[in-house]
Amino acid sequence: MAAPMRGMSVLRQAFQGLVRPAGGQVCRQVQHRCYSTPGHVQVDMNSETGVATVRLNRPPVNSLNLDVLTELSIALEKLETDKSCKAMVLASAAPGIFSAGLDILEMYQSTPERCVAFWRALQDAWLNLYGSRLITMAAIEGHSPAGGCLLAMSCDYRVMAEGKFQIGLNETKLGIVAPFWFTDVMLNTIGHRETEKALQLGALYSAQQALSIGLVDKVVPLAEVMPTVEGELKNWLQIPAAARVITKTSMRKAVLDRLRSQKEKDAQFFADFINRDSVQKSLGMYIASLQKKKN
Ligand SMILES: CCCCCCCCC/C=C/C(=O)SCCNC(=O)CCNC(=O)[C@H](O)C(C)(C)COP(=O)(O)OP(=O)(O)OC[C@H]1O[C@@H](n2cnc3c(N)ncnc32)[C@H](O)[C@@H]1OP(=O)(O)O
Repeated sequence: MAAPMRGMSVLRQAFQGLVRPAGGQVCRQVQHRCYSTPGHVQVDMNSETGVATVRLNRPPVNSLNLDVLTELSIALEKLETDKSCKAMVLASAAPGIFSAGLDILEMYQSTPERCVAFWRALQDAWLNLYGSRLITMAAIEGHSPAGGCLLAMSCDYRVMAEGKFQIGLNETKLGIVAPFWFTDVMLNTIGHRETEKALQLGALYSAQQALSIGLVDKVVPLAEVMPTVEGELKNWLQIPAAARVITKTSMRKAVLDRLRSQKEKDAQFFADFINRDSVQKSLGMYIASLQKKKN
């Protein structure tokens, strides 16, 4: 695995405009600031509109490992404190995929220390996203299982491409359990009855099914996803920001506080749970099934 701290500090400095990262570029044009780094999260800030596009960029499937989650957290923190930034579109640079969710290899045959670090990075990324003052929209241009679905649900609005792509919290199919805060976000999105069914079954929905239960807000052809997000953003940007932010904060506070108050306990619980023999066995079988699919 790559050394996350080294990559992180280069990224942080790049965001602060201190260095030009090796192999990457920091371009400052009149209307766009692109923070392009050798890392896995691309940020393109349009200074004219105040809209940042954040693209996950870890091909082939944007699985979320420690590095990606750390970079995502830093990117979100940076945008949060950028006064010119009003909105953020979360998208993917990898065709056909939004995100395959957590990197299963971070959970399989890992050390307890690495598990805790990985989980803290996920917690922080999620707290930054779900608790953001920005208008946040997910442009779901591909598959979005598990952690991918969590990221999408944590935005204010979701537009998904029609077709073969699937979205949902499928954890039970891997023999693992969606943590309470994944559940809370889904409850806030689609309600109790649908969440109960979705989580027990580990259901993955087509875009149309997701639309019918309110898991996404709009379904359009792939090429229309970004234009649709941009069109919807125009409506949201017209609302007085302070009133919108207070409303969002008050509606999300209880769920955010629930995790904030027990972050360490939650991380330790994850590390203990994931290292159980039965869970490791299930994950091993799931990884084998993904590989077999190819042969
Ligand atoms: C009580 C509470 C306590 C806490 C309990 C614990 C809670 C944990 C919560 C967990 C949350 C999660 O997100 S768990 C992650 C769940 N994610 C998934 O189930 C998605 C699995 N992936 C897929 O279904 C597919 O890959 C899909 C995304 C549709 C894309 O299909 P494609 O045909 O395009 O691509 P594939 O050929 O399958 O994949 C390309 C390569 O990427 C790999 N790959 C795919 N998904 C991957 C992933 N998530 N992590 C790592 N690697 C992955 C494949 O093995 C391939 O590797 P090579 O063969 O080497 O090329």
